[in-house]
This record gives sequence, C-alpha cells and structure tokens, in this order.
Amino acid sequence: MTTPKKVCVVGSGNWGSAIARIVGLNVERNSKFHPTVAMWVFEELVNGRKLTEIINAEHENIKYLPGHKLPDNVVAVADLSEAVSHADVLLFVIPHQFIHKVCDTMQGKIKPDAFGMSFIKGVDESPSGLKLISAVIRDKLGISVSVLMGANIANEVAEGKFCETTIGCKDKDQGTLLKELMQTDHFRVTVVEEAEVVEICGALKNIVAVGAGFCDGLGFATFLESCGIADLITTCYGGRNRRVADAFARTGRSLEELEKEMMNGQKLQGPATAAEVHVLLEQKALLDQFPLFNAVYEICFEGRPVTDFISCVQNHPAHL
Ligand SMILES: NC(=O)C1=CN([C@@H]2O[C@H](COP(=O)(O)OP(=O)(O)OC[C@H]3O[C@@H](n4cnc5c(N)ncnc54)[C@H](O)[C@@H]3O)[C@@H](O)[C@H]2O)C=CC1
Ligand SMILES: O=C(CO)COP(=O)(O)O
Repeated sequence: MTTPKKVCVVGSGNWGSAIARIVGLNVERNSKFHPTVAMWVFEELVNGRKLTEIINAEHENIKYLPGHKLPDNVVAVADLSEAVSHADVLLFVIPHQFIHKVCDTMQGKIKPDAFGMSFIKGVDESPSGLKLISAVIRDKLGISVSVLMGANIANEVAEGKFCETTIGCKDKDQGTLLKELMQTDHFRVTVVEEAEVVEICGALKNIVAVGAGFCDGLGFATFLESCGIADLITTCYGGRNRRVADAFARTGRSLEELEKEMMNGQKLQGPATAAEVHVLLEQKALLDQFPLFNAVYEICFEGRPVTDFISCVQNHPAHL
C-alpha cells in the first residue's frame, strides 16, 4: 500500500481558505491522503491576535473567509518552509503578485517528488515575455504543476453553492488523484489535458471583469442587458450559427448544404451579416482592425480553409 499523501495549501486568502475547507473535508474520507492538511498563512495581526492562532483556535479565517468554519484537520502554519517541508501535494493559492517570493522561500525546502497545482489566476511578466504562473513555479521548484481554474467565487463555493471547475493536468494518474482531492457534491471537477489553455482562460478573464466593472460604474449598462454579453454567451453555447459552423468545420461540407439539412427552412444570420459588415469595413479601410469578422467572412465566402481560423485572428495590428 502506498503512503498517504500529505497536502499543503500554500495560501490562506479568500480562495485559499475555501480550498482548504474542501481539501480538509475530502482528505478525512480518502485513505490516499494523510488526514491532516497544512495551510500556510501569511502571518498578520487581526484584532491584535495572530491570524494563525485565531484559525487554529476558532477554525475560521475571520479576515479572509469569515462565516465559514474550516475543518479541525486544517492546521495553519506561519512558517512557509515548515508548512511545505512534508508535503507531497502543494496547492498554490496566493495572489500572483507574491509567487516569486514564495517560491524563492520554498526552494530547497520541499520533497523532491512533490507535485503541485496552481489555483492562481494571473500571468508573470518576464524579460522574454509573458510566462504562466505554473511555469514560474515549475522552473523555480523543479516540480510538475497542474492548474485548477473555473467559474468559482470563493464565498459561494464555501457556502456549498453548486459550481463546476476545470483541472488542467497532463498526467492522467495525477489528474485522477487531484480530482479525488478536490471534487465534492457541489464542486464538480472536469480534468482536461490542455493545462496551458485552462490557465490562460483564468488569467485573462480578470481583465474582462475589470472592463465590465468600468462599464457598470460609468453607467454604460446596455451591454450588460440581455441583448449584450448575455446574448453573446448564449449564442456561442446554444445557437444555430454555432451549431452549423461547428458542423462546417468538422465535415468540410458547404454552409448552404448544412443549413438546408440541419435547419429545416430556418435561416442562419451570421454568415450573411459577416458579408454585409465586410462591405462596410472594406469601404472604411478598417478590415485589419477586425480580424475575427474578416476571418469569418473569408472562410464563409472566399474559400479560405477553416483550419486557417486561428492564424487569421493572430494577425491583428496590435500584435505587430
Ligand atoms: N477569491 C476568489 O473567489 C477566487 C480567487 N481566485 C484566484 O486565487 C488566487 C488567490 O486569491 P485569494 O485566495 O482570493 O487571495 P486574496 O485576494 O484573499 O488575497 C489575500 C491573501 O494574500 C496574502 N498576502 C498578503 N500579502 C502577502 C505577501 N506579501 N506574500 C504572500 N501573501 C500575501 C494574505 O495574507 C491573504 O492570504 C488569485 O490568483 C485569484 O485570482 C480564483 C478563483 C476564485
Ligand atoms: O476568479 C474568480 C471567479 O472565477 C474570482 O473573481 P474575482 O477575483 O474577480 O473575485
């Protein structure tokens, strides 16, 4: 029988504490894991008391996740080296601003066969370009690092509201184990191999969220009405344009043929609109500013192979 794996949660903010809550409950009922979870806490005083002491006495992170008890088997540790030294599984849940310092402190302190998972949404800026946070951890600590990202709000997850999440993990066995560690009845996990894509989605959506906040704050509310972003999301998931375009890319058959066969007399609006908008963009010499619209037009009407789609949208003037 293999030795139960020890888990350490590196971080104890809003999400870190919600994750520690899940992990604490899960390890108690799964013999593949050691029943105690270490949670590294960036020490600070709260109402004149050390946060670690409060957490260990009251089993609640009263500053970052108030109102939700942590299981008794989650032990807050202020010394990072001590917290991580016995861990087989390291769960990184800190704001991405602090990742370098934290990894530097961990260097030489972790088990050589430990592996990690990052819950951190963000990217790192290095002289050679952007770097994924998982890559920063991997390079600094020499361990494999998966990721977990999803449409998850820490307080809601802690309340047990239903949501799904995605683990990106290249190793099948590790992915299965990490899913066992994370999944609950209310927090449903899908594992995919494309870890980089999972991570970049998680990082970039935060920029859009800031933009959405600007719009709300400025009173530009129309995009947030049903006709705006909601319709965009809905059509991309469940609409007829999406469904026929999907079949077009998979089968290589013409749009006209597919529309006739799949829609029983109903009419696609997307390709025709792409053609109409294309005329305007051409007149105004704006085609290069709208690579997505142009790519859809060229694929629908000019015989451009659909396999070129990504390379079409890669050539935005802002990228040059
Ligand atoms: N809060 C949420 O609902 C979700 C957050 N995330 C992501 O999880 C990551 C962590 O977020 P949260 O746990 O919410 O953190 P948070 O936003 O609650 O950040 C506060 C944490 O940072 C720590 N901290 C402050 N100064 C520090 C320093 N110098 N060094 C190290 N730690 C320091 C604090 O002690 C506290 O634990 C972020 O990348 C976030 O985008 C992902 C999904 C949901
Ligand atoms: O990542 C999150 C939701 O998926 C949490 O978003 P905020 O950090 O904007 O609260």
